[in-house]
Amino acid sequence: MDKITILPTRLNGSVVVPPSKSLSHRAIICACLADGESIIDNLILSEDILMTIEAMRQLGANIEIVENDNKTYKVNIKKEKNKVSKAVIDCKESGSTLRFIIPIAMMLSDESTFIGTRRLGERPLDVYYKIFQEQNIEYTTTKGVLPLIVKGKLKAGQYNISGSVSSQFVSGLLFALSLQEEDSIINIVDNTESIGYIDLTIDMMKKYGMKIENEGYKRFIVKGGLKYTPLDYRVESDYSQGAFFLVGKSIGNSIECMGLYENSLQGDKEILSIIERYDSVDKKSKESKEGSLEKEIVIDVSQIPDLVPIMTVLGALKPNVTTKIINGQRLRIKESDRLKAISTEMNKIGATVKELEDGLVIKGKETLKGGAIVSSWNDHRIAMALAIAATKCIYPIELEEYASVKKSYPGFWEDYVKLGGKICGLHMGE
Ligand SMILES: O=C(O)C1=C[C@@H](OP(=O)(O)O)[C@@H](O)[C@H](O)C1
Ligand SMILES: C=C(OP(=O)(O)O)C(=O)O
Repeated sequence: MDKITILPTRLNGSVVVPPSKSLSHRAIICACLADGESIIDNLILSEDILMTIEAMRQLGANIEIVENDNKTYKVNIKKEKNKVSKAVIDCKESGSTLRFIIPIAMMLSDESTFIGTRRLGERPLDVYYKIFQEQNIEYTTTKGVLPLIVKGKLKAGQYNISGSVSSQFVSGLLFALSLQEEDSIINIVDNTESIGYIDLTIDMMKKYGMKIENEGYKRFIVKGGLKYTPLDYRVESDYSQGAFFLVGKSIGNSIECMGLYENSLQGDKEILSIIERYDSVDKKSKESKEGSLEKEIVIDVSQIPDLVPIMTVLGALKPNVTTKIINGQRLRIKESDRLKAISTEMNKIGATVKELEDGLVIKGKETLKGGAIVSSWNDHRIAMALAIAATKCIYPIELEEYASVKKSYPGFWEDYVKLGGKICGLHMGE
């Protein structure tokens, strides 16, 4: 098993935050659905993005990858076929690729087989299975295991779906139903969670010429009969990744993050306000006579699930503050059970994190002890969160499955070392 030792070191310097994974998936998909040529620039070839590129190739797109000077890539995209008879789509561990491409593939291929690795097969697809059953669409799968084979096309019309499992189903249906001649309607029958990601889908589709009416995130009217139009697009930096360094700074490292757009639509931009909440608690506590009186911060994570691992590190290193993370049940169906993974590993290095059914309670401290073997649970966000926690440990930590960062941020360890981080045993090419 891959393992590194991270020595406690204060990080110092500037980092160019990598391009947004969510925007990259969406831009590639929209460009591949357009008739004509588009260039998507400023991509990194993380495993998830490579899987979306490969999936769209399987569905008839010609995608040429060109390396830029600064270790980013641009892709030249041109649709070559409007339809294929069979596609085999490997999503590896990318939930976005799987859930975005299933309905798209149904519009572009007579038969599609979806495969994946590690935890992907266990992540829910029931929202789609219910639709397949309602529309008599033929599909084969074993619960909790890929492959999934699906034959048949989605019909235009009314869809009543849950919005509380994953917004990725809404995004997938928006992309695909817009390829129909007639309008469709998606009604959300319960709560809509991760709405920031639905905004990203609607906005990207609009850029590529499509039209969605959003009625309060409860009803989406998908205009049919339109055509995706080609567009050159440059991907902005990723707030979900920037969050690791922004939190790193807030807990005492000296890091400058470059490339993040102030006016970004990304929901995880919320990390800026979360950090400000701690700053203002800290300021008030210094001003008040009670000084170090215990304070509480409650954070609802139903719309910002990807921030939870690094928010746990933030809370764990804010002395005299108790952080309550609420409405995070869905964290259990990500690349790992993130509530269990982050609480288990942070407690091993001396944090005080209590796992609840749908959240966490974190008691903040000045430093962590470290001196333990921790695991990323093969989850990129747990690995990166633990690396930031290591900067405030007294003793080194050993991290297992550190290579999991390749899912979204293959250059993470390189950037960490450039900031002065000290790591023994790093072999990213393995
Ligand atoms: O649409 C997207 O790009 C994403 C949506 C979110 O998933 P959920 O909608 O399942 O929360 C998020 O966790 C994931 O990393 C990316
Ligand atoms: C959950 C994530 O991604 P996905 O759902 O695309 O696997 C993530 O990047 O944290």
